[in-house]
Amino acid sequence: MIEDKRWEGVYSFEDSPYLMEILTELRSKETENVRFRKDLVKLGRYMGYEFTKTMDFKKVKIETPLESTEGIASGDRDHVYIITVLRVAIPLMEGLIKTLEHSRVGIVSASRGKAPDFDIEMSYIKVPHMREEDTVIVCDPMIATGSTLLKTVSEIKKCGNPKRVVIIGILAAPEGISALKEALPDVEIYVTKIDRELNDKGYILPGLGDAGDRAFGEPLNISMLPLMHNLE
Ligand SMILES: O=P(O)(O)OC[C@H]1O[C@H](OP(=O)(O)OP(=O)(O)O)[C@H](O)[C@@H]1O
Ligand SMILES: O=c1cc[nH]c(=O)[nH]1
Ligand SMILES: [Mg+2]
Repeated sequence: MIEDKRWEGVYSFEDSPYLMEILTELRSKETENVRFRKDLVKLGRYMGYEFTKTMDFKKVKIETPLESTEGIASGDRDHVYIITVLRVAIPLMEGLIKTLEHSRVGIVSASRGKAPDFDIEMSYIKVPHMREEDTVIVCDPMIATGSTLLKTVSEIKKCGNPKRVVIIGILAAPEGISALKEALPDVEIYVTKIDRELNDKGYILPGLGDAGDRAFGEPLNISMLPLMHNLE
């Protein structure tokens, strides 16, 4: 894990060849949706493991069958609360809870409108009670303009004052990170890699395309669901 010098509290995993190998498979247009979802689960598991290195643990005394010794037990790891932003954060969250297995989970639906406004429609928020000792992890694989996470994190911050608020994602554009850090300077950001730029439709370049569609397929345009306004 390396800190990106352009911002404070922004980390990537570009120093991990194993994670870069999984990311390469995710980016490839040859990778079909079953493999794509499995790769997101894998990245979630390993990023969750790496993230535990930033958490506080407690020293404990224990008895082995032979003698007394010291070790460590969960501290912060017992107080994790993951917010999953529909749709494509579902497999990433599945990976994260393999390492952060005591996590409580909240679900938020957010749907991004079209360029140039990229307005966010948030139609569903179901989150557990937030406590002072919590590390809140908002997970969403893609940070493009940053609008989705800006809206989500701002809403979450109204619900309490947790110990840490962290974003875990896969790919970010510098534009999205700058927008988030400007509005929410205390929020820590962990992504597998920071990409070059956004295109004029708000897609990350080189990126991996539309992550939700690649994981779950292109959605139908169902007129009975007017809130899902970004369907074509
Ligand atoms: O940083 P932003 O510019 O806000 O874009 C990022 C958002 O776009 C994707 O979701 P999308 O709205 O496509 O929803 P989906 O997962 O249901 O396809 C992605 O999962 C983020 O939530
Ligand atoms: O590149 C992008 C940008 C937003 N959402 C995606 O799924 N991909
Ligand atoms: Mg999408």
